[in-house]
Parts: sequence; structure tokens; C-alpha cells
Amino acid sequence: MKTAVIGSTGYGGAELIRLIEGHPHLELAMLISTSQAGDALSQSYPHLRHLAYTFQELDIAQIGQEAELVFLATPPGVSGELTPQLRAQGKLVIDLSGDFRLKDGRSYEDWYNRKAAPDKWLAEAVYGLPEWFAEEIRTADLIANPGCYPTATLLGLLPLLQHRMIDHRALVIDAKSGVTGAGRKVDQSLLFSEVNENLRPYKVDGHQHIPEIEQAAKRLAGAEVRVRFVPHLVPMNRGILVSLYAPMLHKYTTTEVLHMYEEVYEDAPFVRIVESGWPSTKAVQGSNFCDIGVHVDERTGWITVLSVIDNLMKGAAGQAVQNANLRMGWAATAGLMQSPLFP
Ligand SMILES: NC(=O)C1=CN([C@@H]2O[C@H](COP(=O)(O)OP(=O)(O)OC[C@H]3O[C@@H](n4cnc5c(N)ncnc54)[C@H](OP(=O)(O)O)[C@@H]3O)[C@@H](O)[C@H]2O)C=CC1
Ligand SMILES: CC(=O)N[C@@H](CCC(=O)OP(=O)(O)O)C(=O)O
Repeated sequence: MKTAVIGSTGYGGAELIRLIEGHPHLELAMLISTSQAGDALSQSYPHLRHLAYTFQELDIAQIGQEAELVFLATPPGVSGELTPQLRAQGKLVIDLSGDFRLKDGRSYEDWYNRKAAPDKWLAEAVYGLPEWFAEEIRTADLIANPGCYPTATLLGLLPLLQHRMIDHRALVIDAKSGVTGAGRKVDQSLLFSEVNENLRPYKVDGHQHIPEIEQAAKRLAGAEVRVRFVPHLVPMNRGILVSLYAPMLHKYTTTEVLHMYEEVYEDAPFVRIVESGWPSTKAVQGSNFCDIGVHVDERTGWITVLSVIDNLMKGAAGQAVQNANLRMGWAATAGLMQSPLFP
């Protein structure tokens, strides 16, 4: 299937290129760049110098002729503008940004501080978390790929809500991300000298992924869910660790809860339940896996759920390809079974 990547000079875009190149059914037809059109891919990404591609200008009509599937790995606001034009040409669109994740345009405007896409397109978009919303994704023409933090959080949280095991009004989510989560942009606060040997919280007063987590959680809980979510920046390249804490409604043992997770994710090839030891970001690096561990503290009645992903894979490009596989009826694992890099 002929594929275009818009935003191909960014981290998410580069990861898409890597995955599409190794995919049995996808073919890279166009790499779009608004700032480096005419340059060789290797100029921006020396690790891909064996691939003889040149970045092309953003020309919607040309995309219309040369591609059937378009991945948008662009900053917020861009796909909201471009997607209606691409959809008007009948393209299948998978958007990695937050522009189509929230059903309520006002909520998007509050959290992202920019104008929302028109309601018609927000209504058409399907939230692309394949482990939970596969039926809708199979027929969707506009797929909103989840955010990195929501992916790690929801894969850990939704089984507990589905089984009514926790008090959904009191969820605490402590999240930590590697620096590639912020994209490949020039930003003083992301300088090596300021990130290295440092651990810092950010957006403590409100992160744009809060309404996304609450929106998806509500679908499983059948009631409003409120989360206290605080992200932290960690001096590492890739990886997200989410630690979720909640009071349990009844007495369960860790073994019982682990068994429940095993059953829920029995047919999910990218979710690995960690039964001994604890999840760590290094164990999923470079892969599309999400590793989940749980612990029930019988003393306090609280559960801790630990969930890790590679933010650029399961948190972005890997999940986007997983959505393409699902939508096209290909094997879920097509092009995605890279084992993690270790050490
Ligand atoms: N990094 C991550 O871990 C994750 C990122 N995301 C989301 O995915 C999207 C991409 O993220 P990431 O790759 O990290 O971001 P980057 O900042 O690394 O890359 C974004 C790319 O978008 C292109 N771009 C910028 N402005 C425009 C424009 N007006 N029109 C078209 N293209 C434009 C730029 O390429 P050029 O100048 O060449 O056009 C740039 O390289 C973002 O919305 C991000 O929030 C989601 C989950 C995880
Ligand atoms: C480390 C870091 O800065 N991470 C980014 C992830 C943002 C992102 O992926 O943005 P959308 O999903 O909203 O498009 C952040 O916390 O804002």
C-alpha cells in the first residue's frame, strides 16, 4: 500500500520510515518535509543512509495521486488543517498528534490552547487504541493515534475499570518520559546540560493528556473518571514508565489481579504481563511492547499498576502501524515484531 509520511523529519516520522521500510504490505511513496524539501533523508537521519529517499514538498494534490495511506507525524494544529483536505481525496489518514483524539472540540481548545478541527471530522475520527477499540478501528478512515502517556496509562488502567475493581474517582498517575517524547525541536529546557543528571516534573498544573485519559476511561467505567496526572522528564532517550495508584473496592490478591490481566490481554500480541520482577523501560526499548506489572498492597487496600512502553513505538509510530494493520485486515504483528534492544 503506497504510503506518505507528513512530518518525516521529526522523531515520530523517522520511526515511521524505519517501520514502513520493514513492513510486508506498506511502501514508502512520499516523505514530506516543509523545511527540508529536496534534501536527502540521510542528511537529517544518518542512521537511515542506506535508504535513498529525498524529502518532498507538501503538495496535497500530489499526495492525492501518489499515496493511499497518509501518516501525519506533525505538531498539534497541523493535521486539523490538512486532514479534511486528505479525506476529501479519499485518503486513509492516521494522525499521531492530539488533533482528533478528543471528541469535544471545546475541551481540545481548553487543553491545547488552539482552535479545534471542525466537529464533522472530530465525529468521524476513531480513537486508535487497538487492544480496546478494535471494532471501530477496522472500519475507520480517520484514526487518531493515542498519546504516549495515555497509551501506557490506559493499557494498565482499563482492565481495572472494566472489572469494577477500583474507585475511579481517586486515581493517581505518576508518569515519567524520556526526552524524545518532546519531539526533535530546539528548546533550551531540553539541552543536554539541563536534562542530564536531572529529574523534574512539568505541566504539574495540567497536562493535555488528562482529558484524553479521562475520555477513554469513562467508556469502560460507565461514569466520569478523574485522574491526578503528573509527568516527569527523565534523562534518557526513549521510554515511558507510568505508575498508577488506586484504592481497590474489594479484597483481591496480586495473583488474582495478575490472572485477570492475563485473561484480558490473552489475544493482544503487544501486551506482556510481568509476573515476576517489575517492568522497566529498557525491556521494551525499540519494540512495540507494553509491559504491565501489578501489586496489591493488602495492608492499605491500594493497587499499584506499573506500565512501560517505548514512546516512539507503542506510544507513537509502532501503534500507528498497528492501527494500519488492523484497518487493512493484515496480521496485527506485520512489520512490528522487532525484539527490544538490550542493553
Ligand atoms: N515524540 C513522541 O514520543 C510522541 C509524539 N506524538 C505526537 O506526534 C506528533 C509528532 O511528534 P514528533 O515526531 O515527536 O515531533 P517532531 O517535532 O520531532 O516532528 C514534527 C515534524 O512536523 C513537521 N512540521 C512542523 N510544522 C509543520 C507544518 N506546519 N506542516 C507540516 N509539517 C510540519 C516538521 O518537519 P518539517 O519541518 O520537515 O516539515 C517536524 O519534523 C506530535 O503531534 C506529537 O505530539 C505522539 C506520541 C508520542
Ligand atoms: C517529554 C514530553 O515533553 N512529552 C510530551 C508528549 C506530548 C505529545 O506527545 O503530544 P500530544 O500527544 O499531545 O500530541 C509532553 O508531555 O507534552
